[in-house]
Amino acid sequence: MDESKKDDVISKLVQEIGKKGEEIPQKYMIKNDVISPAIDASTNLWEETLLIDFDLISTGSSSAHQDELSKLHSAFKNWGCFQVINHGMTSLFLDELIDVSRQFFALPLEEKLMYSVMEDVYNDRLFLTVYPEDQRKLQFCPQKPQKFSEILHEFLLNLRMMFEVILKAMARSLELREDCFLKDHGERGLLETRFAFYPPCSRPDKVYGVRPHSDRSFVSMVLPDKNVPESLHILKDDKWFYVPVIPGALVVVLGDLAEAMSNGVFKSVIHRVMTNLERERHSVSAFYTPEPEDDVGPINELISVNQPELYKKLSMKIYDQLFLETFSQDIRVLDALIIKH
Ligand SMILES: O=C(O)CCC(=O)C(=O)O
Ligand SMILES: [Fe+2]
Repeated sequence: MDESKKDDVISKLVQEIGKKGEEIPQKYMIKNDVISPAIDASTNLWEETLLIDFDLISTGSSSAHQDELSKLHSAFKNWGCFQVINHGMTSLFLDELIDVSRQFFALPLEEKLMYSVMEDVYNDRLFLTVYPEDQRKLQFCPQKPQKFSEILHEFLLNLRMMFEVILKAMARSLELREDCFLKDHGERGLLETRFAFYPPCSRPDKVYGVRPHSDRSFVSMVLPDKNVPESLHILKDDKWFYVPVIPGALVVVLGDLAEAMSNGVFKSVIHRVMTNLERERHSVSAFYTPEPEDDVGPINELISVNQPELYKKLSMKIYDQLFLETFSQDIRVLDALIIKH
């Protein structure tokens, strides 16, 4: 990387702004607005309604299995999100994952510049496309810290299995063929992971870590940082709710594509990440999207006289273009897809 390009990249890293205690550039600040506070949901909401046992949705025909599928269905219908436990990755392993991310972002700038991606958001990111394997760019898997690739590999194997089980459970809970989101829609679906670093921020009242948005994906998973537990919020009925950090759990987020493909039965969730005055935050996210050649839109079986087609069908390529256009105008892509009857 030549020197002027390097300077340009460095100037865009928010970790540099955070470190130098510099005044935060206007582009990160929210305009003419205040960030509305979040509230705690009732204590048993997350424990009883929005906590899914992965073991129970994986297999079987027992009544406990059916109950868990109904729970998943109502969580995605009413909240667009739940937390999942018993997925086979231990709390210790998840801590290690956050830890390698922390170590990666603590490397000298020189060592990580080629991997990081910067956008006009108050976090620095490392993106890795991991499935299908022929799209994996191994040279982009950081060599440091040494444990990174080993931990990432184990994480990926678990993630792939988890997305498969969750997608099948979603289909079954909608009384569809269990591989309808998998086989017909993306045998070669894309699985991307993202390591994000949110440095401390001198103006948490004015700067979002990630502004309110719903995900472009079909389903996403987030491993939040337990050291900064009050950072991730979800919106429901015009109120912001904290997403509590539950030891060993991953947060499963329904994306816009799943809302469209379920013909509006499931709702994608608007969420945001706050910045923190003193503490840095790390998160690891994974995003599943159908393959680029695929068509997306409501599944035929979910269209009926009582439930007419809510969203347009289009190719993933057009969806992505539309997503970028609408995102830059702060419009939800789903609003651009609505069919007016
Ligand atoms: O970092 C997080 O906790 C979630 C980030 C997120 O929602 C996103 O980037 O889509
Ligand atoms: Fe998100």
